[in-house]
Amino acid sequence: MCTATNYTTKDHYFGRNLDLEFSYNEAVTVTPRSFPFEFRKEPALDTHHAIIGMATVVDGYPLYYDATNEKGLSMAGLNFPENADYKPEADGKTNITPFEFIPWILGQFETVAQARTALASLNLVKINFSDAYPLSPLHWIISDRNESITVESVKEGLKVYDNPTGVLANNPTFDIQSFKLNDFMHLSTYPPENRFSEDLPLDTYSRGMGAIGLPGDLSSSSRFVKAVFTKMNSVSGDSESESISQFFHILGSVAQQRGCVHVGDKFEITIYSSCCNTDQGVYYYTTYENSQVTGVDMHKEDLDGTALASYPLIKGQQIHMQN
Ligand SMILES: C[C@H](CCC(=O)NCCS(=O)(=O)O)[C@H]1CC[C@H]2[C@@H]3[C@H](O)C[C@@H]4C[C@H](O)CC[C@]4(C)[C@H]3C[C@H](O)[C@]12C
Repeated sequence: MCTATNYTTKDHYFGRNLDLEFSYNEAVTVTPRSFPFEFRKEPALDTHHAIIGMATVVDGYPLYYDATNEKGLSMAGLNFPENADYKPEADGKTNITPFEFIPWILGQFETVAQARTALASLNLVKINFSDAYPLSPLHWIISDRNESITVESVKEGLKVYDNPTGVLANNPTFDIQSFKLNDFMHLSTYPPENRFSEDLPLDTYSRGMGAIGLPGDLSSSSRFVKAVFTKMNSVSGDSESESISQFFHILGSVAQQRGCVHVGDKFEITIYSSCCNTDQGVYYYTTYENSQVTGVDMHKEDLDGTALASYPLIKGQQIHMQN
């Protein structure tokens, strides 16, 4: 399971939890402007916007999970099993494979509005990266500081939804996830009032009772509701420290602790949580065992070059002893 969100204070932030039972050796990866992006069915982008994000680099190609470009446009792919349906190549369409989708969008566009226009002719074509890296069933969130959309390639075709929550989890389809929020409109961050019965002396005996009923389990639809509630009600100061702290707390509200979700004989855990300051191009992350925030600044790399820069994750706990 995974959850992605955005959040705005003075700057705009975008990130995700990557929840899985194993890792693909992902690394924070910066793609500079002149790295040649080849596409299987479309012309290469020889120059493009620079990109920073989490990727597995295979045969010199950055397979991005989530990323932000130098203009602040951001995108993440999340698991969408049983629903994702990729298509054969189609004449008259722009045929992009799912593993090329993030580079293709972030390489060219600055805003969600521009991306949305390009999506009108997009066909997510069913071509594996390789036998060792077949396609994953994914759906995507694309965000800038003003709006977010969700993109789903399903049996009926490519669907693009406005996403006013700025949050995405996994199954079911986004229209169903969004509709379910109606069931929770009574939740509140304020103490509840007794509307149950005037004849009963009901007591607000604890703080937080206004949100009793907020899902706390780790299923995808529950994480969606919990993350939307937490993000939409989040309050933070404007500084970088306060903003990223708040962001990691939002993601923490839907993080997976080892032992709580069985996947065969393993457990799903939050392998990493990311938070990119999309205005500054700084990608912060924590890992399951490293709660210290680590950052990579794309502007410290040679963005006019051709070579990828990859930073393997610092995974061990960093303990700061005080005495
Ligand atoms: C499994 C990951 C998503 C995590 C997630 O959503 N889990 C939820 C599980 S569930 O629904 O609730 O069951 C996805 C996100 C990005 C994916 C990776 C990226 O798409 C990049 C490449 C793409 C290649 O085609 C396959 C390997 C891969 C390296 C992908 C492996 C895997 O599918 C990743 C890592």
